[in-house]
Amino acid sequence: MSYGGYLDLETLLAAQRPISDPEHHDELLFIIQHQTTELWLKLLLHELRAACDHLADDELAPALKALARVKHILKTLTEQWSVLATLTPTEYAQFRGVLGNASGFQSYQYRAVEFVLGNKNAKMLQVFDADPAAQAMVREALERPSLYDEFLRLLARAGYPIPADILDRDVTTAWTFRADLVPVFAEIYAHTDEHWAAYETCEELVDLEDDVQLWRFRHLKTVERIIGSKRGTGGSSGSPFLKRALELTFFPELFAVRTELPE
Ligand code: HEM
Ligand SMILES: N[C@@H](CC(=O)c1ccccc1NC=O)C(=O)O
Repeated sequence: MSYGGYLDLETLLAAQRPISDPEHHDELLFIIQHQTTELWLKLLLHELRAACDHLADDELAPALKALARVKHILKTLTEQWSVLATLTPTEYAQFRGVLGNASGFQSYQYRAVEFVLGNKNAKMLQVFDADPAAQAMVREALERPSLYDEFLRLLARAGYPIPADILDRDVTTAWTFRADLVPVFAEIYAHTDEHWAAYETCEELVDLEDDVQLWRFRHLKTVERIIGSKRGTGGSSGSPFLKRALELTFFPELFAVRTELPE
């Protein structure tokens, strides 16, 4: 066994193929920024799925360990935007044209992460009509209970009064705010000593949402400095679209409970 053989570097390092002609110096940065993101997304998904499986098996400690790794991956991905931010609008404009209609909308791993975190939207499957393997992967993420679904099921098994219709909801649909969950969390946050495991997991989920939001925010800010408010290659309005994504929340009741806590 050798270093390059074990890591299959031949395959990995043959996969950066700029298409601008003549080749633009900065296209390599653009490709590597995306490829490294996709590699980390692969691990992030692997760990998120493990966290879901552990929760389903009432194994809270290993689930929390997997989530700790997920959070560090997200922090690395957020930091990584600073490398791409060295790409100036002038430089990007010189090869943006070769990207055609390609865009981050088509990242099937990103879509799967959003789905596992609970931001489900079956309509997004059609983006992958031309790629059955990618579509099957995203469909699996759509159809499996989200991380939040698994956590609420675990809480119910542990005796917390989670409303029954939440436990057998259609997990392929987006989560919508449930006011009747807030008192369940309010009890956990009011008596943390008696509910430590649940309390700790709630706070891990809040951290996780924070880290995803920071990634989205840095994407938006990088996009603003590179293309201003031009439309996206994927057909969206561009920065206004990305700004709206910042209003999404995976675990709305975990934020609502904060308002309810007594002073
Ligand atoms: C010059 C750099 C970049 C620009 C100007 C840019 C711009 C955009 C725009 C405008 C959108 C909205 C879709 C569209 O209409 O195209 C988008 C979506 C997206 N981009 Fe980027 N992006 C850049 C870099 C990246 C990188 C490095 C990644 C990492 C993989 C990435 C991942 C995504 C993802 C996952 C979406 C879909 C977001 C969603 O559906 O909420 N982008 N990007
Ligand atoms: N949406 C970007 C293009 C872009 O960033 C992109 C193009 C091809 C493959 C991945 C991309 N990344 C994220 O959107 C733009 O509008 O310039």
